[in-house]
Amino acid sequence: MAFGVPEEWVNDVRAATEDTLFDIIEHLPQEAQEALLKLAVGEKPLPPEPAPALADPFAHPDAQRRFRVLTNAEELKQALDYPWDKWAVFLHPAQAELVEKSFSGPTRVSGSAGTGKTIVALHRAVHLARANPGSTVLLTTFSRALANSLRVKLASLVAGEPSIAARIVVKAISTVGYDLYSERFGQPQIAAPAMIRSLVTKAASEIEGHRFSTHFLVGEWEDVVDAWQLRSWDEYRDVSRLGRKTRIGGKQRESLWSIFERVRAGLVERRIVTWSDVFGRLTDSLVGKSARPYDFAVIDEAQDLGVAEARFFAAMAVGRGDGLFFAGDLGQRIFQQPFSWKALGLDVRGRSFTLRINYRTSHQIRLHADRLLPTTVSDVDGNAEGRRGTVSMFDGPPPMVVACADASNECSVVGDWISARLKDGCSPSEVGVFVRSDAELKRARAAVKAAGARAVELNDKVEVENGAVAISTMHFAKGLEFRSVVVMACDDDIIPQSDRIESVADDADLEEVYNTERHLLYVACTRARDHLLVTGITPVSEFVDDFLKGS
Ligand SMILES: Nc1ncnc2c1ncn2[C@@H]1O[C@H](COP(=O)(O)OP(=O)(O)OP(=O)(O)O)[C@@H](O)[C@H]1O
Repeated sequence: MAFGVPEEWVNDVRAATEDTLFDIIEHLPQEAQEALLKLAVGEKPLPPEPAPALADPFAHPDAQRRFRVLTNAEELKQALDYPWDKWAVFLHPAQAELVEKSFSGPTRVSGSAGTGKTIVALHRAVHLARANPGSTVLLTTFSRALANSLRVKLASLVAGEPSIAARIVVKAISTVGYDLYSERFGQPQIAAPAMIRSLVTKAASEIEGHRFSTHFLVGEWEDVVDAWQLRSWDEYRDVSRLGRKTRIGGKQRESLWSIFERVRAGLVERRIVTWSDVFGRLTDSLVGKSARPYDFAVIDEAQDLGVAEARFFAAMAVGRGDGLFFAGDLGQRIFQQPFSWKALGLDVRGRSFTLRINYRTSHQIRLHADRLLPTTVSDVDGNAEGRRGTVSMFDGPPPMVVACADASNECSVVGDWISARLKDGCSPSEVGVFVRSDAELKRARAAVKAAGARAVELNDKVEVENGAVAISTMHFAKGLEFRSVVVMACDDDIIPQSDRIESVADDADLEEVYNTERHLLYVACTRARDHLLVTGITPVSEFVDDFLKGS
C-alpha cells in the first residue's frame, strides 16, 4: 500500500502473474503502476516520502500527476477550449524536476527510446522562457522535419501565451547555423558530400607514394580535419585524432596533410564551405563579445551533435548556468563519431540524468529492442548511461520476426501484415516501414503497394502524410513514432552494411561500425507503439538473433 496500491486491489496484486499483471495495473494509480512494474523486473522501487502534515497537498509530486494548478485565465481558457494531450499537462515527477530545476552548467537528460526526452526538452524551453522574461530560447533538433513536429507541439503548449511563443525559436541545428551565418557573413554555399568526395579523389591522385583508399580519406577529412577545423600541418600533426582509431605515423601523416591542404584550397577556390566551417566561423565570431544569438539553448537528439556544433553551443553559453540543456540517447547515435564533450567545455558530469518510464513502446517490443544494445553505453568522457530498469507503461503483442525465402516472399508477408493492421483500424499514416539504406527502399515500396496502400517517402523535408504509409531509411526514422512498424530487408549483408565492414581499417573501427549499425536497427524498432514486424531474406542479419535471444 505504501506504493499507492488501493486497499481493495491488494489481494489481486498479490495474486498477479506475468500474464495478468498488465490487466491489473491498468486499474491502479500511475505511481503504483510504476512501482509494480519495477518489482516485476527485479528492481527495488522506493516508496514515496509521506508529505509533512501541513504541506500543500497539491504540491506533492504524485498529486501533480493528476492536478494541474492553472495560474492564469489564459491557461483556463485553453484547458476549456482544447482537449490537451496528456504529455502537455501531466509530467512524471522525474520529468517535472528536470524541467523546473536550476542548474550550474550544461545539463543532459538521457533515457532509452520513448522515455519522454523530447517532451522534457519542449517543457524545459517553455519553462526557461517563462522564468526569464525578455530572454530568447532556442529549441533545436536534428532535422527540419523534427523541428516542424516540435513547433506543432510547442504551439499547443503555449497557445494563448503569444509573448512566450514569440521568444522560443524552433529550428533544425543546420538552419540555426545557416541563418546566423547568412545574417553575419552572407549566405553560405555548402559543399555537397559528392563535391568533398571529388575534391578528395582529385587531391589523392596528385600526391604520390600513399595507398589510402578514398573511403578512408573522406572519413579522415570529415571526422578529423574538417570536424576539428584543422588549418595547418602543426595542428594536424599534433591532433589526437579522437574518434579515429587507426594509428598513423609521421611520414604517412605528412602525405595525408598534403592531400587535405589541397582539398581545403579547392573549397576556398570555389567559395564553398562545410557545415563545420559554418559553425566554426560563428564560434569565432562569439569570442570576446557579450551579445549572444540566444540566451538559452535546448538541444534534442544531442547524441548526434557534431564537434563544430558542440563547440558553437559551448561558446554561446559560457558563464550561463542554465544556458544549455541537452536531451539524447547514446544508444541512438547514428551520424557522429564519438568525441569528448568535456574537452570542448561541455562538462555534464553531475548534471546527467536518466529517464526510465517508457511511454511509447509496449513492454514486449521494448524488451526485444533492448537486446540490440549493451546494458550500459558510455560516452568518451566516461559518463555511463545505464539502460536497465526502464519500464513500459503498457502491454502488447510480441513483435513478429519472419525470415523469408526471397524478395517476393518478403513482399507478400509484409503486404499481408500491413493490410491486417489497416483492417484492425490502424490508419495508413500510423504505419511506418523502415529499411537500412536507399538501395532497399524499392522493397518497402513494393510491400506497401502489395497492401493496396499509398506510400510517402520521408526525408529531411518530407513528413508523415495523412492517408499514406510512411517509408524511409532508418536514419529518417529518428524521433518519430507509429502504431505499427515494419523493419524490412534485415538480410545478413544489409545490416550491418557489408560495404562499411569491408572498408574499415582495423578492429577498433570495426567496433564503431557495428555499434552504429546496431543503433540504427534499435532506432527503427523503437518507433513502434503496439505492433512490430521484422523481416529479411534468409540468411538474416546476426542482429535479428540478438533481438530474439531468450524469446
Ligand atoms: N508525461 C507523459 N505522459 C504521457 N505521455 C508521455 C509523457 N511523456 C512522454 N510521453 C509520450 O511518450 C512518447 C515518447 O516521448 P518522446 O518522443 O519525448 O520520447 P523520447 O525519449 O524523446 O524518444 P526517442 O529517444 O525515441 O526520440 C510520446 O508519444 C510522448 O507524447
